[in-house]
Amino acid sequence: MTTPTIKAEAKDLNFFYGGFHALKGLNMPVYEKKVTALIGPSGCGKSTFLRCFNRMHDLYPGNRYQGAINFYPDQTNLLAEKVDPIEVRMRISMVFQKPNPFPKSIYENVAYGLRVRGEKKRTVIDDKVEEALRGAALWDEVKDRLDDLAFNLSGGQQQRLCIARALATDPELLLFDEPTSALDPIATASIEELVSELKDKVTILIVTHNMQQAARVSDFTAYMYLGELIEFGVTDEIFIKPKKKQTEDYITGRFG
Ligand SMILES: Nc1ncnc2c1ncn2[C@@H]1O[C@H](COP(=O)(O)OP(=O)(O)OP(=O)(O)O)[C@@H](O)[C@H]1O
Repeated sequence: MTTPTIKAEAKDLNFFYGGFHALKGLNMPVYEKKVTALIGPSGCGKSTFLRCFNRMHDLYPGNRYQGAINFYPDQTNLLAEKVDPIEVRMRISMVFQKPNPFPKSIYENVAYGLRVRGEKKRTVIDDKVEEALRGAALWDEVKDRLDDLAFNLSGGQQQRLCIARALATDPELLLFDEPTSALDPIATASIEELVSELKDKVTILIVTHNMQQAARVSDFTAYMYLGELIEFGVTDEIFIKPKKKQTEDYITGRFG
């Protein structure tokens, strides 16, 4: 594989929940239009790392970042104090563990971000809603019931709706925090397939507990332990020939 373009890069990233040092000096690239998986045992800091990218930690007092996450091509440090977290969240969308549609219609869930951005033209919103629902492989299932309440969809459909909502605003980076952990195997397979298709359009960073899932969907994998990045590399290499014994012990199930 030729080295792809860097979309984002953590540089000496530290993160503190008050006095607790949760991320310790992370350095890692996120490659453009590739899927990068964050793996590691419970509590190692995967979700904490993911949430730095959209400045979600800003919502709670006492949290503190140190270092940088540079975002390209403009080389903005997403963590810089002068950078508005709302602006960051305009460029970076997130899909959570449990599907969390708004108590609105299917259509309005997807249109939401566009309206927040001030888009008023119905035809523009209609087109974008269709494009995002197609992108999330949901259009055919919902095109005749766009005004139905989102809660009437199955769990897997709700999660694809949340992906459509995230896609509607054309994010540059899509963050997934264990997006299939609340889903059955069939819905999980459809989300995994979708993640693989989406990388043609958008850069993806995904936290997963499931090593097989990381092996199936990702191009690059980062193994974390106790807030440190132990190893980062091409997924096949991490799974077949890890360089560090700690990674090997985790991958082979001897640990974690
Ligand atoms: N709001 C918080 N305040 C204080 N400590 C926290 C907070 N959230 C997480 N932590 C701690 O930070 C560390 C990393 O947690 P994090 O949720 O990022 O791990 P994780 O690898 O995503 O775990 P899991 O796989 O179980 O979701 C853990 O020790 C956790 O207890």
